[in-house]
Amino acid sequence: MQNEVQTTSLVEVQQMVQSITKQQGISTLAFVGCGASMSELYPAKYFLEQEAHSLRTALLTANEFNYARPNFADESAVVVVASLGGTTKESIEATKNAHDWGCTVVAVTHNPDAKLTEAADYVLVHSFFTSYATKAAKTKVVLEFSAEMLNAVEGYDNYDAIQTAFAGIDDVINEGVKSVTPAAKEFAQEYKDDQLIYTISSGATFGTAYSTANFLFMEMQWIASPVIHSGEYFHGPFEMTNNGTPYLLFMNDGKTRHLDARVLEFLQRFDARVTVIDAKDYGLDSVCAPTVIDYFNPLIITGVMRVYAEELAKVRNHPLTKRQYMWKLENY
Ligand SMILES: N[C@@H]1[C@@H](O)[C@H](O)[C@@H](COP(=O)(O)O)O[C@@H]1O
Repeated sequence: MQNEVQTTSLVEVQQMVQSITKQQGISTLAFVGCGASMSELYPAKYFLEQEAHSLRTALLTANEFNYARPNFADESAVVVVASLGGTTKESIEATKNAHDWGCTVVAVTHNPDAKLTEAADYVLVHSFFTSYATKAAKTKVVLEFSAEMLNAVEGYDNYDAIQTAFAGIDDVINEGVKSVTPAAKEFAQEYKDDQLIYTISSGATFGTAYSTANFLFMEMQWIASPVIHSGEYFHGPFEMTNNGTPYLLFMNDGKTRHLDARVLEFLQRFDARVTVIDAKDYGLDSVCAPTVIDYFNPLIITGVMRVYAEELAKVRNHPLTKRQYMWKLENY
């Protein structure tokens, strides 16, 4: 196990937000990153889209931010740039651009000494290696930061409920994953020879579907995986559903559950092969009130999906660290 870092505490997040919001006129809280780090910011963007009345939000892959400067990127914006290792060049560039354009820059990383932090005004440090809950630690600390920002800038009615959820979610994840291995092994056996798996979800968990498809399946297992929004499935992609077509469906416990359940019903009706990871199976509602539960689905599903990916990697004899290009080619 790798050494873990001293992570930023909630009190430190609160102090940071107090300091940032001394400045009047903050109108945007934007999120930038690459790959898994970008998709792990999706729940914070979703949270703000749902809850904010006036605070604007955006989520961009770093080079789009770098090459197509959005008009919001000025003194009125707080730009959060995340990179697990803190060495991804497009993300480092984004911190520099954001700084040069006058934004307040918050770097989010596992490595506080990394280059990513050089142009940052503030740094949020998160763990990653010590438990399944830490696989969602980046998402959690950025959500904490976003809830504090929203509360400070325009007020947030469900602030107390979200604090209760933050306090309990890590235990829910670490407890939840204890019972997952048999189902994960079954999934691994069932899908080990598939060259394509459709990955579907909705709400805040759409970002987890995106990261599962792009990074766990395509990058780390070399299995093609189109990612589909549960609401969009019925507007095109369902034409690909046939007897035996392989799907992975993340079901939310929250407002968009209906969208996911409708997909499941259709998949079963046409005898597709579907594995469901359902947030309701892990007692999310024991710590999350209905007003905030939507934002915590991605955290539990990220922890559980990691076990599924590890089992798949074992059965396929294809380690999650195996690459053909990444870390092998210098120029691209
Ligand atoms: N292949 C990796 C991805 O798996 C990773 O998500 C991304 C961002 O890495 P980091 O979070 O360290 O910036 O970099 C590479 O593209």
